[in-house]
Amino acid sequence: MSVNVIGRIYSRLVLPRRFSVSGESTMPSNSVRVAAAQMTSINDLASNFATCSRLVKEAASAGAKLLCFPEAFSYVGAKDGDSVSIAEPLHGPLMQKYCSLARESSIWLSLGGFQERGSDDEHLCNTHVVVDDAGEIRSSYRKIHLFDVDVPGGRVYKESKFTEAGKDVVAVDSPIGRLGLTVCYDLRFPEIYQLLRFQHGAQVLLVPSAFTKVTGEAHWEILLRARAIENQCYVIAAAQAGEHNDKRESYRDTLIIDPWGTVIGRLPDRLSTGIVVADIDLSLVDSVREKMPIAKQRKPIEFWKAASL
Ligand SMILES: O=C(O)CNC(=O)[C@H](CS)NC(=O)CCC(=O)C(=O)O
Repeated sequence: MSVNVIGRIYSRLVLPRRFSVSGESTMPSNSVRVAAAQMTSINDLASNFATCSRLVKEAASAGAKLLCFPEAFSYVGAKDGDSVSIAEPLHGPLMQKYCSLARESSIWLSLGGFQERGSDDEHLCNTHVVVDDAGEIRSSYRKIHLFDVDVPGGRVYKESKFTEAGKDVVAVDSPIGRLGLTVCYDLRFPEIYQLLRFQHGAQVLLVPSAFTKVTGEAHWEILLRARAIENQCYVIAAAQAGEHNDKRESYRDTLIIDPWGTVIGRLPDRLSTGIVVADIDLSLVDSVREKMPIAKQRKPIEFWKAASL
């Protein structure tokens, strides 16, 4: 039996069920709809904005309260350093345009991996911005783990050459629950997710990404489902997809995963650009946590320090 099937059976047996009066399957009353976008951003701000604008309207018509975009939604440079030249302050005109999209469609946006101007002309911050449905910036998180990696069979990446690393772990309340903000390569560092869940009370972990094709094929879904399972959180992972230019290709597979680790939303394989929607039910978070109380059972860091003496 597949893990998915076991997950579904578990959900049926153990987790609260809701029925509509008519007996039809409708959205449970305390669920909130979310959407995650997939796209192939290029080195053209206006063209990426047009795509985002279309996807915001689609998500709003589908009844989503939050739409999550992938890392580098507004721009992917054709060569190293291009992104620095288009970087803007958080409250600059480009982010204001995205805030207007949120306001016009009355929808929250997770804008993962915005090129925020850094402390000098050679650097930017890779910033995940959350905007509310009135178009106000509610929160921002600067990517902590930078992608300095020699991808086996791929290129050498050195994100730190033009990016300043963030220092703060950030969570923010939203209509779909308390969001834990991360970006892409952070996914490989479970500590930040544990802090988000166990110290900052996150219920939904956001992982906007532009994974490489090689590493995505090997690790993407497994890492995302592990983060959902071990932290008993929903995970929303919006992905860049396909060829951005002749040197750069991203893995695809935008995913929404529930706190039991079941994939509840996935863009059809053939689509590069589009949205996937799913319904988030925070009572599922509560019930998974109640029945498997790892928050109480986990050992504090002092235990591990003593254990390794
Ligand atoms: O630079 C941009 O335009 C957007 N940013 C990215 O693409 C970033 C930094 S180069 N990519 C990753 O973090 C990939 C992680 C990854 O693929 C893995 O962990 O396997």
